[in-house]
Amino acid sequence: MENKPVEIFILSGFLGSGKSTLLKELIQLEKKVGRRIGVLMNELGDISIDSSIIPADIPLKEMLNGCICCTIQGELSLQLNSILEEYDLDAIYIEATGVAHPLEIMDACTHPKLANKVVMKAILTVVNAKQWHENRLSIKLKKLLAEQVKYADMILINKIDQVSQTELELIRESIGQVNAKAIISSVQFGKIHPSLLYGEGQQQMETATKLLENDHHESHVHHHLHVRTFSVPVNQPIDRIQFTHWLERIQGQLYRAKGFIYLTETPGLFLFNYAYGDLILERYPTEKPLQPVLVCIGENLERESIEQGISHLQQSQTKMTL
Ligand SMILES: Nc1nc2c(ncn2[C@@H]2O[C@H](COP(=O)(O)OP(=O)(O)OP(=O)(O)O)[C@@H](O)[C@H]2O)c(=O)[nH]1
Repeated sequence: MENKPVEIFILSGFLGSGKSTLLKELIQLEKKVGRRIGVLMNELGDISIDSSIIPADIPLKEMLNGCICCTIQGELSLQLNSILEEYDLDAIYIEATGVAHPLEIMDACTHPKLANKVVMKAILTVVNAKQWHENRLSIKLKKLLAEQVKYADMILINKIDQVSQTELELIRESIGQVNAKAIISSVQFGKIHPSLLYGEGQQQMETATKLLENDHHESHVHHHLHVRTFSVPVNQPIDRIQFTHWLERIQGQLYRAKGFIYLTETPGLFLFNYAYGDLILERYPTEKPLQPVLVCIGENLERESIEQGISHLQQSQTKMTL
């Protein structure tokens, strides 16, 4: 008997929009219905922060230090092939970096070698409601956001707790103008309704992906975004409020920061996530030792000045405790 092809879902959406949060929800939903899921994760930096939220029993492959859509496109098909060979799966979720173009990810998944093994199921794009509404990004990035929406089968307007009902209606309307075919749903912390995955939503998604495949060659574009990423160790505890103020004042455009830190006020390691002016800290109990680190993603960022800033934040704490 021939093996059923493994379903591929691509999670797209700008930096910090909530892709990993959605992925966590999707994994739970899929586990409940007994499906075997694998995850491929691509992060821009050399340290993976997002993968820490993936449960240990989920097969995971990481692609670090480059974006699927440019430098590591070949690696995606290699990793896809190896996860398919190592595990018996029903579906694979690919979380792309926030600056990836969905068509280029799809391109990488449709390598001829994989043709009989996988079936492209859907592109799910997560939109940060406030960011879409305020529309403040550079022209290049606005275009990228619009393309992530345009080629989606399902669009999840996330972080709706940060906009009003009237704003949400305007967001839905403008997203509908960019993509009239996709299913559009508003969510908070990626909590999607299971019927979207397993009910009527699924048939609609399949139709949209077919349309997308036909459209594929004409609209293939390569984006040369000058987004840089680097990581800086944060060995000493720092003050939460000083850290927040410092993040807000970093020179250049800091689109995203994440990492692990120790705080002066509370013991224990914290996972932090900074996106679009919003800093979230979560206690991070861990058995294996983790290097406290700050990962920055943005444009025109000066590494040296960020290193100095971090060193200053650490020193000011050391001074205070002396
Ligand atoms: N207020 C609010 N915060 C949210 C919501 N969804 C996610 N977040 C938070 O936003 C931050 C970024 O979420 P992630 O899921 O890591 O975003 P991402 O798109 O995977 O980020 P990258 O992989 O860096 O592009 C985390 O701290 C989340 O807890 C939401 O609905 N409301």
